[in-house]
Amino acid sequence: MVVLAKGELEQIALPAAHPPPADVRAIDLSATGPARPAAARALVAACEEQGFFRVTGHGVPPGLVRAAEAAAARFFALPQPDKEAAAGAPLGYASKRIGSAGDLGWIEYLLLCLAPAAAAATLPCAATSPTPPCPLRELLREYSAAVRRVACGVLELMAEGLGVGPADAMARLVAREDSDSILRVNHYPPRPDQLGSGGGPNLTGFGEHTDPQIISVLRSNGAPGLEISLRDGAWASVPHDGDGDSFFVNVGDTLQVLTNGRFRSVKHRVVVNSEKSRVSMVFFGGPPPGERLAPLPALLGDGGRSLYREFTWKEYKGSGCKGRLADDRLCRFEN
Ligand SMILES: O=C(O)CCC(=O)C(=O)O
Ligand SMILES: [Fe+2]
Repeated sequence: MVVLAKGELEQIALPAAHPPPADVRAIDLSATGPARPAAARALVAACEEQGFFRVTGHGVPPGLVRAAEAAAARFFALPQPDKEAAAGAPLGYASKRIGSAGDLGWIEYLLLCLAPAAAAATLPCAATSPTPPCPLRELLREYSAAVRRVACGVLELMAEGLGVGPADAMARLVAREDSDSILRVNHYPPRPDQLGSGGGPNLTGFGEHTDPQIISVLRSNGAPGLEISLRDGAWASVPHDGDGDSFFVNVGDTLQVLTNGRFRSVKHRVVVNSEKSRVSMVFFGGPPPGERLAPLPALLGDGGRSLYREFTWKEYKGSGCKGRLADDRLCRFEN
């Protein structure tokens, strides 16, 4: 359980606002025939308007999602010392602190690097079974593999909608074995008793930020809390009911660069004001560390002017991990 020391609660308290629901577009990834170009156009429009949408027709078995979510919930229900045994900054288990610059939140999480050569965090097998092999790790890997395919499907449909070739111009960056993709499993415990029931301040679960990778594919257990910033700067809450088995997708900073600013990475945050625990599982599709990133030539427009200088993903990650969550990291790479 996340426990806040004296003074920390004040740092993460937010005014008790309830933003209106966002109008989130649904994109059917299974569209074929004449419906396919229409889906590709709708996807591009969603990226231009909000940098955020949800996908249906993705083919991830609901049973796998439920099993991974249940195993994650069992992990977070373990005694604190068992969870701490899986700590291994920056990977593995952590609570309250996000990044190294002091951002606090009402959150605990597991961060798993999906590259084959990555060091494996030690996950307590007690989360699901007393005997190895650890089902939690296996389930999360299986889940990540399925969601990586969704990310690639989204990027292929996007390439079609943008009219850029080849079809895997963007998807290949996430599909490659050495892509720097990460799975993050977040748990936001219910509002602490100290705040009283109903009314009172909200708490920052995950402070405002953009995701640095290409795209993020997110699922939650249906508890509320995720908010996105609209183009006019107003916050809107992401409806949590009725999304059935769909996944939410965020445009990340790297996709902003690849599209030369045509898509903008969406600012988002998680606000805790519920008596229900929120568990979210986020797959971050990132490029391989040495990949040189620059706008796709087809998207440079008539003047051919690139808004960003070329850089590697390793360079971008290195520059971003020292800052605060809400910092604008891309401005250092603008031309
Ligand atoms: O928990 C959520 O819904 C969002 C989490 C998030 O933005 C992140 O892990 O980057
Ligand atoms: Fe995020």
